[in-house]
Amino acid sequence: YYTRSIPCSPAHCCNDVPVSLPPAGTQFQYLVVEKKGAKQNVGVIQLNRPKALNALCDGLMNEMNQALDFFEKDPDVGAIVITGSEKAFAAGADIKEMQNRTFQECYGGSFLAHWNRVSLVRKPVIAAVNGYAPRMFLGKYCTMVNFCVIVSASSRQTQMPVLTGNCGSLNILFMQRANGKCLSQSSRINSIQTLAPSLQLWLWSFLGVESAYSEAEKKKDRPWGSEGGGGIRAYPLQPPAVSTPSPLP
Ligand SMILES: CC(C)=CC(=O)SCCNC(=O)CCNC(=O)[C@H](O)C(C)(C)COP(=O)(O)OP(=O)(O)OC[C@H]1O[C@@H](n2cnc3c(N)ncnc32)[C@H](O)[C@@H]1OP(=O)(O)O
Repeated sequence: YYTRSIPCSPAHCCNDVPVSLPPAGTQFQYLVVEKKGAKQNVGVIQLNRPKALNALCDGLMNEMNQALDFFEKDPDVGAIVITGSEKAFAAGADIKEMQNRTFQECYGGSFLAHWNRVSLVRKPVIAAVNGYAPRMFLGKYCTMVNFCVIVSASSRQTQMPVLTGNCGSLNILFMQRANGKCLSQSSRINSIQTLAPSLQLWLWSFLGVESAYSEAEKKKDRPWGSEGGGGIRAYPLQPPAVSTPSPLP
């Protein structure tokens, strides 16, 4: 549910359009939406579809957009956190929902167009990732996480990011507390260079990075993230050049 302690001030409304905050007690079927923090200034959106491991069905994504609208327009909210459960951040797109869709339906119906909303939010959006997040960093149709400004992944994350292209917003990948096990699965990262065309910045604060980067890979001295580079190490201070930087929005 969403609780609103202070009504929106029209002075803060975007384009002077009246803000339509949800009435207190608004129910979400697939989300828990609330404001947290001592100042109640963090908008928290928790995916709440446990039986399907938070698979991103249409209903969930529509609610997500609604919640993002609320928080973006709420002058009290300074940042938004999207999170899942301990077992799963999200199991990616809802494959049951997708399986019978035809090409015509997808193409003509702008399939997944509404997933972009999160990248357009004019407040920092942080993905706090735990548990399963398959394909969450998939390229063109990247799942929600890829649109977030900051990704904070805990040691429970079972799949390392595959970060490819089309990230509209500034991304700061903040992997924290990652252990050797999950780092050693990170060889799928192969095109991190294309991440965040506008600005590339990664903060790596995890432990055991060097130890997880195999001696063999070190000898090859491939820049981490290079094609087929595999392994992992602390990201060099100088991020790789971006071939085609996009202008800032
Ligand atoms: C963005 C676009 C266009 C595409 C993508 O996102 S591609 C990625 C799509 N996601 C997947 O392929 C992941 C599919 N799920 C799994 O591989 C597994 O569920 C798992 C590895 C994440 C977890 O396995 P586990 O054995 O722990 O759990 P399950 O018994 O398999 O699942 C529990 C429950 O959740 C339903 N489920 C899981 N993932 C999805 C999904 N993506 N869409 C819809 N439903 C999903 C699963 O069917 C099961 O429910 P039922 O027992 O009722 O069938």
